[in-house]
Amino acid sequence: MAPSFNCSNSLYDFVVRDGNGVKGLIDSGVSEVPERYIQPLQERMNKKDSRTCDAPPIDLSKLNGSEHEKVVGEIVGAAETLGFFQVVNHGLPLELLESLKDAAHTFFSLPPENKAVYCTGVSPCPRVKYGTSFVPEKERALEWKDYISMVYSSDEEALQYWPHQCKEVALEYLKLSTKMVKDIVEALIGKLGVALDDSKIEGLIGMKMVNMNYYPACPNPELTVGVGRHSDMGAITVLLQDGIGGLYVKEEVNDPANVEWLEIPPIPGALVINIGDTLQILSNGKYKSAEHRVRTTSRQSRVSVPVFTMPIATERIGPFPEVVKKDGLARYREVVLQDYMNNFFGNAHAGKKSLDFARIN
Ligand SMILES: O=C(O)CCC(=O)C(=O)O
Ligand SMILES: [Fe+2]
Repeated sequence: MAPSFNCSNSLYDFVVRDGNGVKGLIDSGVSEVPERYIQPLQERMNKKDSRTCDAPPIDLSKLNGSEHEKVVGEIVGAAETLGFFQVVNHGLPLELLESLKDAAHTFFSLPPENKAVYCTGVSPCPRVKYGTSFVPEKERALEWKDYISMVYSSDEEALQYWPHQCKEVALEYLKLSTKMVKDIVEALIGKLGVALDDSKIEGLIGMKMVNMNYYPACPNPELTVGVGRHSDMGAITVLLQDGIGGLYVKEEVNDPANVEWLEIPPIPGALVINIGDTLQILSNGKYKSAEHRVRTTSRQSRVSVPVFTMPIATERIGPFPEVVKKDGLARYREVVLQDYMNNFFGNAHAGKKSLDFARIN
């Protein structure tokens, strides 16, 4: 018998405060999405309003060979336009990618009480957090997603405090992704005409976080979203998605009446890369932090595993002086990353509004 959530507060307490998540809600037997999950009309997603992104994946192994310049051109081209691209031959073993998806399913299949030990306030480590939606206390409609988030501090800490169902694979994934991200950032910064030594490049991705997202099958996918419209706040995000699909990117066009959403199709063995706000700011707007969102489906649960990379919290970020000089003006002010982050994680998803925090009008 499904519990009756006779007021919005009892639903909120069950899903958010008690740590049952959307998975717990579905397991309790609900057959329709509760009101609290129903998105306003303009945020609902219709598969028919979009097309599939047909850009071929970029072969990263060629970054070290005679086709280096060509591959750099492909990366830069994608960063200047859609802000999203897929990569293959990225150096991450395919078995690792499979193990990550399995580990995500294993973790989210645990009884709620085993996941709730990682809720904010009780988690044994402040850098490990299990939760649901994005900022539930600020959202009019909740997102149909549970997650576990693990900020990297040291191997010792990861092996001690990250959930044992996923710690080894998540750590390996984070390390190998970071290596790839460094190569991509190096290519992007190089093309801006900015000379940064190795330690400065490392500094741009000094903070790393791996998340596991779980989107349970949803009885009313037409009314909900898995993740609402947003851009990522960091420099570069690496994303492993499974075969279900549902990730959409907004194509930036001059005419707002002609906005198109492109689905990033699952490609076996590929990883999705996207540019975040930090790189848009550093490049003075040349590289596009991509607005994206995730659809829910009624058929199967979906998992995705992003690695977010960004400068450390105390770092100041602003457009590179070389780029400002070339452009003749700065489009963003200098901000301390911690302040940017507080604003980002203090508000519900709202497209690319997060960038307004640093924008100069
Ligand atoms: O699940 C996905 O495909 C994307 C998730 C996402 O955008 C995020 O976690 O920031
Ligand atoms: Fe995202």
